[in-house]
Amino acid sequence: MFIVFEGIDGSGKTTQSKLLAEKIKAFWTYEPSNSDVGKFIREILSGNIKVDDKTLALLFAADRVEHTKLIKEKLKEKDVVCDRYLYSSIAYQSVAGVDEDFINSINKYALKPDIVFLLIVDIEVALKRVKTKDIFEKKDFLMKVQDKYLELAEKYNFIVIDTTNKSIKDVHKEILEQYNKVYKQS
Ligand SMILES: Nc1ncnc2c1ncn2[C@@H]1O[C@H](COP(=O)(O)OP(=O)(O)OP(=O)(O)O)[C@@H](O)[C@H]1O
Ligand SMILES: Cc1cn([C@H]2C[C@H](O)[C@@H](COP(=O)(O)O)O2)c(=O)[nH]c1=O
Repeated sequence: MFIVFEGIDGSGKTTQSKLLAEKIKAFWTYEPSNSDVGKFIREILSGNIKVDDKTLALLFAADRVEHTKLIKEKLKEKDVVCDRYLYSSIAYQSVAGVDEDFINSINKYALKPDIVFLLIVDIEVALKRVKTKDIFEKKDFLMKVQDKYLELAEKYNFIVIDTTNKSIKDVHKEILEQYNKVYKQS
């Protein structure tokens, strides 16, 4: 199974995706990936390099082409759990003003996940959790991104989990229950 975790910064994706991957003995991966393109993207995200938002969308799509080859290879032998994938591009880049049809067209090689866990969180709680990332100036932007994620959740049937007032352990338990439910039906 190909399982994706989505959500805004501070929603708990990395924590929960790692816990699930460990529990079900899956290969854990993330985007932007650790490919050369992914590393270049992180240089841009750090503010050291400035690019147009459409260029950034193209770079995330390029990273995803490389990353999807790796995911397909790993899926031959085990489940894959991925911390961010296609829907991060649709949510973040469309809120940044990039045309959604354009984003979908440049990501036509992306895999369709078997499960997408969308972790949602109260924005103030998210800001406190990731204070080191000084994302305060992105507060309004992240609220719009979370709204876009919820729109996508309706459209693509994501499993939505609110992590705001739940411990890491309780969120993991809820995710595991949802995973087992889907696994039994597969
Ligand atoms: N349910 C929770 N309750 C309290 N703290 C949490 C919870 N989930 C995660 N955290 C803490 O919040 C911080 C961010 O968690 P994590 O890195 O998993 O979020 P993220 O969604 O991957 O963020 P980013 O996209 O910025 O990487 C970490 O310090 C983590 O320990
Ligand atoms: C895959 C992907 C990511 N982003 C953004 C979302 C986050 O702000 C950063 C990644 O940070 P993280 O702490 O490693 O999660 O990149 C994006 O805008 N579009 C994408 O496709």
